[in-house]
Amino acid sequence: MISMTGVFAGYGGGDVLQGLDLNVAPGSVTCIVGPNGAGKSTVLRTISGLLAPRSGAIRFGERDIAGLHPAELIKAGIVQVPQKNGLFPAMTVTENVLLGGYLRRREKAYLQERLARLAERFPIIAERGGEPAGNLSGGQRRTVEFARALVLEPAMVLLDEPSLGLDPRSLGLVADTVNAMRDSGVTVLIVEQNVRFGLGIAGHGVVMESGRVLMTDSARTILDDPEMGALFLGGAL
Ligand SMILES: Nc1ncnc2c1ncn2[C@@H]1O[C@H](COP(=O)(O)OP(=O)(O)OP(=O)(O)O)[C@@H](O)[C@H]1O
Repeated sequence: MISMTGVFAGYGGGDVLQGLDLNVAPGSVTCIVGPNGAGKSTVLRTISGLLAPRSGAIRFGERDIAGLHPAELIKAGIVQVPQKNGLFPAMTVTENVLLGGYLRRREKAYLQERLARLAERFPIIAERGGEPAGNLSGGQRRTVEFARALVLEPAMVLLDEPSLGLDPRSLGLVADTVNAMRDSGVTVLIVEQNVRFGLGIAGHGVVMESGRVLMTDSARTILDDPEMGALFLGGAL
């Protein structure tokens, strides 16, 4: 689905990604873990076009997508859910969801159909659609962010720290939503500080350190590897 080869990227003060090689299989849920500053979020930003790579190749299926504008990547089927503050609190829940369809905003019938489908999967839209998004709990807001990402039926969703700031019950909602995405054929790439949670909902795991991929394996194998816990995950396991 996504294949990154020898990618260098950064923010001006030097490269954060140092020749990164990464493959994400179609239909998989893959979670990237690693110490603070390893470049995990930078990988997502490079795929979704928020950051252009300085060199290297990024392929999405057969297509070379390195350096494309985020809007072109959304059209190609890649959507990123940002780490936090993703909703406009004064706008209604429904308005926030529909922002995810901005690129097809003139296709009213299509968007209404998508909204109806998403309201079936995410009851919060049907129940609280007319309320300001600012009224929702953290877990409910995260659910609305996911619904918004799915409006244009993406092939791939990038989730940056979906567990951030959530209580245990909301974490369950996030896990259910990720499972539902996978079941509907969406490829999911997650970055998580909460290693246990992230690898727990993923099939595949990727360990990063200093802008490179150190290890890829099944999420279970990484979770069970005592060396990984001691060396890279700061005892977070
Ligand atoms: N917008 C930015 N401008 C300048 N430097 C940045 C920016 N975003 C991240 N960095 C730097 O890039 C490096 C990697 O950041 P990144 O967010 O990708 O790491 P991470 O592995 O996701 O870590 P964390 O879990 O702490 O977010 C860090 O040293 C960080 O300070």
